[in-house]
Amino acid sequence: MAVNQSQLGQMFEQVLRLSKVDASQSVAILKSHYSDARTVQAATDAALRLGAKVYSVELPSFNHPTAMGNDMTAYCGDTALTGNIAAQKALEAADLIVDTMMLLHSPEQEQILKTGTRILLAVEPPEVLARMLPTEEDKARVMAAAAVLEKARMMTVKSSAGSDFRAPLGQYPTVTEYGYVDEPGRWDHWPSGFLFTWPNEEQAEGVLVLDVGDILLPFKTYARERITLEIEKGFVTRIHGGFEAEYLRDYMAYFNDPEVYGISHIGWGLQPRAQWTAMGLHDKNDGMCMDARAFYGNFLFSTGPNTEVGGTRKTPCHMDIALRRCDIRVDDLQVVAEGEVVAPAASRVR
Ligand SMILES: O=c1ccc(O)c[nH]1
Ligand SMILES: [Fe+2]
Repeated sequence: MAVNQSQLGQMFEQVLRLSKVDASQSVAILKSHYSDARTVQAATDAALRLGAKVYSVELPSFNHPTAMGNDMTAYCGDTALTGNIAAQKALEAADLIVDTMMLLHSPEQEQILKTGTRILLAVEPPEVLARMLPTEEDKARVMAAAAVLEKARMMTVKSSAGSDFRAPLGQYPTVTEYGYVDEPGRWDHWPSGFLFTWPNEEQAEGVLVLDVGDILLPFKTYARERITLEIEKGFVTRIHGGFEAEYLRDYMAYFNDPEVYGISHIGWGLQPRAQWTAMGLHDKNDGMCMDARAFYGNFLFSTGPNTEVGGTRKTPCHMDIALRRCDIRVDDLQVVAEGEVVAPAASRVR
């Protein structure tokens, strides 16, 4: 289906209003040549309608010679902004940045947020933005779950496929994603609806078994056979199974960087409008497939960078892996049972 420009503009107006954009605000539209022109125009028009002072920052795109594929999460850390101090200053001057080119997992994003500037990432196709238009109910549910995760000292994940993973917590903050940026210094991603944190450095242990149907990003594949990851002292030490395990091993080894095996963010999905099946209906280059990261009841874990929470692991390889049908416990509270959100009650959809 196709979203028309008027609808896209109205949606941006709703999201920017939720993000507290008004006549007192300055809004920068960050873009590059590959940004979706419809999104850039809709964000600009909406910010103007809300009375904000709007400007654009266009950056020549950045390509690292070792980057493969077009998914913007496939090569993290260095971006078109890296080293461009003047452009960064122009962005830090804004109250809010609509990021249509992807700064996520870059140190520059953290530096900009520290100035109090808000950043809203919006790089998914308009039809996906429309299907997961953020609501205050989404925020309330994600924040209810965050109230539990923030206090937790341990996350455990088990599954009938054989996962048995333990991650001591407390060293890093909880990160919420509900689709709009209503607090100074907040980053968020429209579309989203999930939460996560990082394990304490070098303490995650156990086994994660990717079962048939689990999703590997940025490959944008549904696993067709089991892949077993062994985790010791916070790092993936073995990846075994059949062809798909070999593919994952080869891909991660390509970066020739031991830090790619570090466990990155771990959490669970709370977005009922995100669908496990959606990835199968999109081309690989349509976007970064937020359906996979946000679908209700998933266990989302990842490997590689931890710069988002002030860590030093700035490695370009970032795997986001979404598992179905897991049991997730946060301390003694089971939050997900076989892929169904069970607690806290305020995080569940009615
Ligand atoms: O919204 C996102 C997107 C990618 C990612 O790695 C985390 N959160
Ligand atoms: Fe990720």
